[in-house]
Amino acid sequence: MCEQQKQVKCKIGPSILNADLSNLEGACVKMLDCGADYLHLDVMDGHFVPNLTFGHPLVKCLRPKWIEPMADAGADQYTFHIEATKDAPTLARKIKEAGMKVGIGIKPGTPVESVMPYADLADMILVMTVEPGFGGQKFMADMMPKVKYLREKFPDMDIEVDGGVGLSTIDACAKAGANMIVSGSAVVKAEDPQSVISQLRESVVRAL
Ligand SMILES: O=C(CO)[C@H](O)[C@H](O)COP(=O)(O)O
Ligand SMILES: [Fe+2]
Repeated sequence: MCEQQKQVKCKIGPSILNADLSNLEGACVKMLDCGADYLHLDVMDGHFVPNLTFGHPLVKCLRPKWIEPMADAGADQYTFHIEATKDAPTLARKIKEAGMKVGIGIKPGTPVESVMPYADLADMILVMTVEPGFGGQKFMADMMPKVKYLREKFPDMDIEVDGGVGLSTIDACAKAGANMIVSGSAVVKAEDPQSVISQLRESVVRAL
């Protein structure tokens, strides 16, 4: 398990975007067996991003398959992009009323300051480290100042990175202050996902 400093814990959440989509249940259970703390499901609508993935019915079907192993993980989290809504406070309230934690994500082109007015509505802030839409893209190291800025402002907040995060890029994320790590291809395509998850965790725990 991750060590804890203040209230911030290291959590590793594999993205199943690049997993074998013909066997999603198998992919999800495998990731949890390999030590994942949570699963990251990218709901894409073909409008906000140029890709279509899956919607709420699929999430609903998959959920019973991991509820047992994730019993300790706490409430589910629903992350929305700040750029995709004109009314973040109402959206955040509805997510909370539905019993979930609120995550607010920003795309690479969105200044970190734009999330600040809504930060106290959020349990987590997600800094995208690729242009959202596809797995397997190159990590954008120039997003790290956003993570650093957020960590300095919010020592106890969950700060997540997503996109191109793997063994060669985790140290930059960890040093900048990210504690929730989404990793897709680097984990699901690895020969030994358990080892990759544990190395990602070690990097974050070291930095915490
Ligand atoms: O949100 C995403 C893409 O929009 C994915 O979660 C992300 O890209 C994960 O995949 P990888 O680690 O392969 O980049
Ligand atoms: Fe994602």
